[in-house]
Amino acid sequence: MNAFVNPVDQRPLRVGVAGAGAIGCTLAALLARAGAAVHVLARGASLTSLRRDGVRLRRQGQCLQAAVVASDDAHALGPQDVLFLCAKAQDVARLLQAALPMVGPQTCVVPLVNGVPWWYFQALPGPWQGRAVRAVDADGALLALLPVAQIAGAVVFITAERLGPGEVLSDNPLLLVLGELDHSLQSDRLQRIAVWLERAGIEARIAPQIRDTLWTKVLANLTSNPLSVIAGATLQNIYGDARLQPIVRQMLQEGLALAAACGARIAFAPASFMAEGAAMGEVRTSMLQDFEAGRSLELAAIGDAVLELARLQGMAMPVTERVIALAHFRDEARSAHADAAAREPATSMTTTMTITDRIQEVSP
Ligand SMILES: NC(=O)C1=CN([C@@H]2O[C@H](COP(=O)(O)OP(=O)(O)OC[C@H]3O[C@@H](n4cnc5c(N)ncnc54)[C@H](OP(=O)(O)O)[C@@H]3O)[C@@H](O)[C@H]2O)C=CC1
Ligand SMILES: CC(C)(CO)C(=O)C(=O)O
Repeated sequence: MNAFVNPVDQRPLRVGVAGAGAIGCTLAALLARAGAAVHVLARGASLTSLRRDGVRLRRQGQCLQAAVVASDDAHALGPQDVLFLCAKAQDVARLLQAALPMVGPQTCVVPLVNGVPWWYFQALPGPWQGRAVRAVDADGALLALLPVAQIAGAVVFITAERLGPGEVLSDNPLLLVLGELDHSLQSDRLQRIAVWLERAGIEARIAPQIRDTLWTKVLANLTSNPLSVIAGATLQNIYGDARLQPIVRQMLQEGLALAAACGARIAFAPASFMAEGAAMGEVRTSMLQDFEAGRSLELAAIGDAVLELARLQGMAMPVTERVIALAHFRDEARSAHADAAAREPATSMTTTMTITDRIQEVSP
């Protein structure tokens, strides 16, 4: 978008970033360097590192460093103009709860989170208006935390990875698509945020129907992330390997039918989508990276929530359902294996001691 500058509000934007991971640090670094007043809610090693060295973004051969205000106490950071929630979907409820003191009556809260969001059924008329998406917000607790009017939708087209606490790498083009939940086009708050994102070097588009953009990203994540975990596959494998392609094609067909039933109008050509995906090469999805690092997976938001929407629509997604089930199976098997491995040293120690004791018993 062109650099539209709202004449009524030229103050530096107070930006809250909750979650100092790959996306949070990328945004914090770029916005702080553009002159925004950036306040990061962080914890543990990330907090120590941000306080000591600022946030560091490695980008296209440069190290971009910036000082930010960081705390693990949201009260100390105070209300912001915009609060970006930057965490895995399963951590968002706890993160938002912790970040609430950064939300004043005028704060716009923008979740930068993959998958079907908890706000999906809010602010638009429809048969399930007001309903929580149970896969990501089982008891509606997330919905209850904030007035819907304070939330804006967003879809993240950024790739970033953590190099260490407070330090991230992001080399590809940066794009955020923003949109009001009620699909209204006139939004001073989003325009102001978009101006600052553009100043920071992040392309910002305001979508007339944010749910349409959301579906394109959901379909990308749905077809690649769970399969990457099941098969240990890269994007090139998933979209290019003759043994995986038929599964992806079927999932795309099921997903596109569901998106259309949910009212999304998206221009989506499966063949070129798959060719572009394969051309991305040896990319390991974020879910595969989480799996390999022993972290929890975003299967609820990327998989279960889609199946929940399908059930509401009375639609079957047989292949998708099996793929998601397999990914859960691998996740649970990995966790069980990790638990057993954690117990093992104690067992061998006991065994060793028992044998040693016996040897001593029979020794003169
Ligand atoms: N990285 C990428 O390239 C892309 C990511 N996305 C999506 O963006 C979202 C964010 O991803 P990403 O930045 O990669 O995730 P990361 O795992 O890198 O970062 C999440 C951060 O949130 C912090 N956090 C979680 N819970 C809390 C809490 N209660 N209090 C304080 N901090 C907390 C974590 O802290 P700690 O380290 O202490 O656990 C971590 O620093 C996800 O939905 C992801 O799928 C979308 C497109 C691309
Ligand atoms: C690479 C991509 C686009 C795959 O869906 C992604 O978003 C992820 O890794 O989570």
